[in-house]
Amino acid sequence: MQTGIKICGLSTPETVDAAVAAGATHVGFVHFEKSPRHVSVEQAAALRARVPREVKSVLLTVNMDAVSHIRALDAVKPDIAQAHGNERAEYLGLLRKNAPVEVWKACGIKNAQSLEDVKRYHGALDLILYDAAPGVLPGGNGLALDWDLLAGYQHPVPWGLAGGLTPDNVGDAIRTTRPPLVDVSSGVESAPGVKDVDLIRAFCEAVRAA
Ligand SMILES: O=C(O)c1ccccc1N[C@@H]1O[C@H](COP(=O)(O)O)[C@@H](O)[C@H]1O
Repeated sequence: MQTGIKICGLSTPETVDAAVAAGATHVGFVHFEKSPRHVSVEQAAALRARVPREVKSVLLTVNMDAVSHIRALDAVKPDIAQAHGNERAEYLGLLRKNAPVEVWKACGIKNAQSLEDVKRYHGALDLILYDAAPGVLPGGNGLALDWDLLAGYQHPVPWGLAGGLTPDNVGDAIRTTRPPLVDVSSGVESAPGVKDVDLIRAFCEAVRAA
């Protein structure tokens, strides 16, 4: 099956359109003020409105209070809420109950124990996104996890691979881990927060070629 492609941290109409044209299956907007990719709820709603129905949109947040989060989801109307902080399973359950979205949880993977630790989220989410352990930011640091940890792993829930992916390494990542979905942000940028349409295209081509 073709690997899904999520291009995250988009903040301009041009790069949203470029990601869609390049064949992304998902596009993501980061609503987290400390990020160089931060967009306001209003900006995210305007960008989301450009996304055709066949492409899924994702609103990424970090440790937001539940009431503000549900309000933001109501305003932006993404298909998916991606929680990328230390949110607990109960929080994810609350989102699922109160917003008509899929709920994804990003988890930093340091070692085999990390894969055991994320089992606490099973039953509370629709997809788990494996990322590198947090760096300066909780994600979007361009850091890769050890893909060998995922090689041959029997995943109990739907999952995706994030962290440090680029047009140059995504083929190796796919061959090693066989992910249903890959997620990239800083690997398709010319500077932090500045998406590069040529890199977006190259990334999508590399995924399809893998
Ligand atoms: O992109 C950000 O600034 C960000 C901030 C806070 C949490 C997550 C963030 N990004 C997400 O992290 C993964 C991996 O990103 P990268 O490809 O290593 O740069 C991805 O889901 C980003 O959207």
